[in-house]
Amino acid sequence: MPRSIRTPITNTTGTPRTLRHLPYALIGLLRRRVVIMTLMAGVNDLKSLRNILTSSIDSIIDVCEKQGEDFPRIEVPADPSELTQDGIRSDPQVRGAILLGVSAAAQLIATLQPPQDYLTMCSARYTVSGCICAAERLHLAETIRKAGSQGIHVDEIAKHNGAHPGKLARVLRYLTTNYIFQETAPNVFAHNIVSSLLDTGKDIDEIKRDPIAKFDNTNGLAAWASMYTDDCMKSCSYLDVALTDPTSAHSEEFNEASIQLAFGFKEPLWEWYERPENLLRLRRFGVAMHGAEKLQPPEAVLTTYDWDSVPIGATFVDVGSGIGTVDIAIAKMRPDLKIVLEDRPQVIAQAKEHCYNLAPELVASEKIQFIGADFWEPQPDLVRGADIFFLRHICHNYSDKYATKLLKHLRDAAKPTTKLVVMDSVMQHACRSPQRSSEEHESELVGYKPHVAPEPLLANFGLANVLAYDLDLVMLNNLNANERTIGEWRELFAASGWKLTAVHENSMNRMFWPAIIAEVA
Ligand SMILES: C[S@@+](CC[C@H](N)C(=O)[O-])C[C@H]1O[C@@H](n2cnc3c(N)ncnc32)[C@H](O)[C@@H]1O
Repeated sequence: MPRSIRTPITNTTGTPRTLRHLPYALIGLLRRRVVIMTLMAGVNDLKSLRNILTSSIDSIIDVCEKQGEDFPRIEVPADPSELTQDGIRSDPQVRGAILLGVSAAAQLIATLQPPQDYLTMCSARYTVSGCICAAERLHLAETIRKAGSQGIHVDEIAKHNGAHPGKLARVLRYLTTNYIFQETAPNVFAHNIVSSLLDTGKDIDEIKRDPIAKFDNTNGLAAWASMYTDDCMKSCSYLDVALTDPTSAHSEEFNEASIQLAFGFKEPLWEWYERPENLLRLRRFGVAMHGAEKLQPPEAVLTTYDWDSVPIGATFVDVGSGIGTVDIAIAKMRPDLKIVLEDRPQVIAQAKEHCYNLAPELVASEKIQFIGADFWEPQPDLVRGADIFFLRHICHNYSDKYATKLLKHLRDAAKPTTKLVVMDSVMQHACRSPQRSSEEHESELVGYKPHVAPEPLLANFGLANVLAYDLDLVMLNNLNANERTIGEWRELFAASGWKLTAVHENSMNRMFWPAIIAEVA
């Protein structure tokens, strides 16, 4: 018989023993409960992750049903709307749900898997990069596209590239196992939504005729994947050497990084790209920068900064403009602005051509002007006293030593009201400790609120935000440079005569490529 329903034993005072001992019993019960609750913390985490996952998916389904739009299936090649703001993933409710859902799903995998399996799996991730690199080199995406949804047998694929069919099958099955391509029948492969983005859209014979031009005039995503899995993966394989080598371990020099050790060259990366044998790498890099555009909403540059606050007729200088990827859109939105593209003379020659092709009237009317300059030197007279110095994806290419030098030159050329608008990531710590909030809680900083994920997710949303951390490692490996936290941005600006005043978030991903605003200190 259970103890609780036994007849109470009465003592000499006449008080039932169970009642006399009630306070102790209660304390014991509570203690047990606390112990059980503590012991069940793992189960509670699983429940929380499940709930986040369920509510995120419900939220996405809700939008799809209200809009009468299906969610893209993984088996189907990507629709062009994936890369524009028309796609369902651009809907603000869906974006938020994706961030939480992916974060919960990734954490669930790390939680559920035996840790020895998870560690081994992570240790072998280079295999995904290696297989993507091989798939690109063998033009598998272009070959498989021609077969359509029923797919193509590896024996047929091998006829196009001379590879061993059995080895090809294993590479493709490995990628398929990682949700890139699909196996529609044994050894028969077709595209899925992810693999279709590796396709340049070109004919295989055209690529073979001029392999150097493979990525020219494409959307840049295949170029981006190729660059990541070639130069970037290979340089990362020397990270351990770079972190322990006496020359590179504490170096801030951009020619003393992992990539120099991996490929055995001494010059900066940009100069290495310009060697004749690296022509493909050079051309691929330019196109890959366009690919990077697809990682943020297309409207991001136009919506992330408050362009209405820019005075009529203001001078806007795009420092390190590249070919002017964003400047035409800005010029069309604000035709009153005087827009100056500033880059190395070789790049400015390309920029003139690019802008003239897209908007001849803006170039002819000198609404857009061009200046070949070296930003390690004092700024040219034409841009002194500019209203805005705009630097997109520039500061993250340099360690503090060099970023400070560059920003000091801009400070010297500024007038008291000049604004510095920087577009690079604002990195977050992975923890939710008090130190973190003291660094990042900046009430006077307009628009900036650290975006902290709900428990039990990693505070920085973990893998759901990993693109920014990937890029940070690329900067470390290739340039001895880094992405920066809000505290690091503040220190960088302070060291170069500027004051951090605001952050305008990118609506797609609150950490990735916001506008970071500074004023003259
Ligand atoms: C990563 S790209 C960014 C291009 C552009 N801001 C964008 O967002 O597409 C870096 C740019 O900095 C330019 N750059 C590198 N060193 C430079 C220098 N010393 N002076 C001027 N521009 C330079 C490069 O030519 C390149 O166009």
